[in-house]
Amino acid sequence: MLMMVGWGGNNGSTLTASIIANREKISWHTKEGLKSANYFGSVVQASTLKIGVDTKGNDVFIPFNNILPMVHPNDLVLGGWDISSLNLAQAMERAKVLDYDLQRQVKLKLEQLKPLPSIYYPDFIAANQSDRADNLISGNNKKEHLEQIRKDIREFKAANQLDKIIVVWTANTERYAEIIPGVNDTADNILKAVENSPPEIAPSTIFALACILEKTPFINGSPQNTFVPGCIELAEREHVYIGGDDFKSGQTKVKSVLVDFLVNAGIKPIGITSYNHLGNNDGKNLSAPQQFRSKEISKSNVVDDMVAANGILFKPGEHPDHVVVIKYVPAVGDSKRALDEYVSEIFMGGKNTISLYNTCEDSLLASPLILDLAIITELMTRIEYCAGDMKEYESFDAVLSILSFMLKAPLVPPGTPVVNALSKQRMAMENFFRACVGLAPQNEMLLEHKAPVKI
Ligand SMILES: NC(=O)c1ccc[n+]([C@@H]2O[C@H](COP(=O)([O-])OP(=O)(O)OC[C@H]3O[C@@H](n4cnc5c(N)ncnc54)[C@H](O)[C@@H]3O)[C@@H](O)[C@H]2O)c1
Ligand SMILES: O=P([O-])([O-])O[C@@H]1[C@@H](O)[C@H](O)[C@@H](O)[C@H](O)[C@@H]1O
Repeated sequence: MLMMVGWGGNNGSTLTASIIANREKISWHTKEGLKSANYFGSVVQASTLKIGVDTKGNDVFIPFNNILPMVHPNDLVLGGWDISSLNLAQAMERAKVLDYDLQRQVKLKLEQLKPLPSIYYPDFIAANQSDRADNLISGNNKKEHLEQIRKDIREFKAANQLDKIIVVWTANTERYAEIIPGVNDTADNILKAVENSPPEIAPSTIFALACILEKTPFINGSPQNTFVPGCIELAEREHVYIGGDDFKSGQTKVKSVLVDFLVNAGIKPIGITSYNHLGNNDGKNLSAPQQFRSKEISKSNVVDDMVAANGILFKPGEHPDHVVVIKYVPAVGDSKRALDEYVSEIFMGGKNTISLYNTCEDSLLASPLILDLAIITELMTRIEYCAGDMKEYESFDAVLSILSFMLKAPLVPPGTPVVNALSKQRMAMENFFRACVGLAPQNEMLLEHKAPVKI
């Protein structure tokens, strides 16, 4: 029940091959010896949460996905769209992410998988992507494109006898769309405007509208402003879950931990320099200024909440110098090299400098996040609440801020706070699911170890 937009990309092909490898318990030879399939990097599949203490006062942990009934990745039916016509085996080979002996074993299965044609508006992604665009829905009528995507979703659901689909955007980063009153500022305006194919409605927004109209949750794994105000209003009106933006996989994930540590230790970061180079197609697309700008925004805003929370270190409106640089270097492929420097003011006029070199295997870090986003979104479609003077159980706000742990620029319900600190994001998600089974929030007071009560 997972359809990916950009299915033939590095993330989409890597995730697809990896799910087949896990499902079939495949092992493969590498120069470091025999490797076996796993789901490391997925919070749901490979992390635990504390459920309580035993009679001796020892903490008891369970697998995260044991707290509530969740879909298992091995059971996912996969599909999706791509502007590139390559089948998933060819896409996996093009991605150059997985070891050859693993690719060899899943090739036959992936050859059967072929992305549906998609919509391609050249103006929204880098011109250097045009050579991939050979698998397109015909015409330039955005309303017809919208209806075709809706039809694709219905047909995929029927053909696979699914009761639910989650759609995740793991296609290229688009440029930001301009917010134009009367076009994409309200739900009614955007639905009306689509009839006239206005240039400022992006492919990702067409996909989001199609999903919302098909009551299908849509998650944006890229940094562009897919969710223009009209799209958010439509999701809220139709009570369809949306979430985003931009998978938080490596360099930014570390930043959302390190800045939280520094600021909460009373240390004042004054300079954050985030440089990386990568050589995959994502990097190629990001080598274009407008696409880089989308990414620069999502990578830069991640410290705002942590800085704003400490008025002792930072005056109102004061921020660390924060620079983001991304360079395209084909030679390193999907193995992104991230170099970060954090300069901070410390006690009595001192300075502290932390330098990091982080080799992020981009697709191996991002693919498990696609699983977590899809599985947690699916779980949320089965949870309702009734509180206060409510008479009926209802679903939560359409904007799924609970997904923030997996995202660089968490989309939140209008007017609500954005939390980027990774530990807070994880605690919020864990405590939400603890509440669903009647457990009190985890507070780490460990009173049982400080003021033992004789039982
Ligand atoms: N660590 C990570 O890999 C990471 C982290 C955060 C965000 N992201 C974002 O995830 C996205 C995918 O990353 P990737 O490494 O798989 O990139 P990729 O370039 O390998 O894959 C993107 C795929 O999308 C396809 N595509 C482009 N426009 C499309 C459209 N309109 N409809 C359907 N398909 C379309 C391309 O043909 C390509 O196959 C990028 O936007 C990237 O910025 C990746
Ligand atoms: O998640 P993260 O490692 O901070 O950010 C990454 C960027 O540094 C990288 O340049 C880009 O290609 C990836 O899409 C991803 O967004």
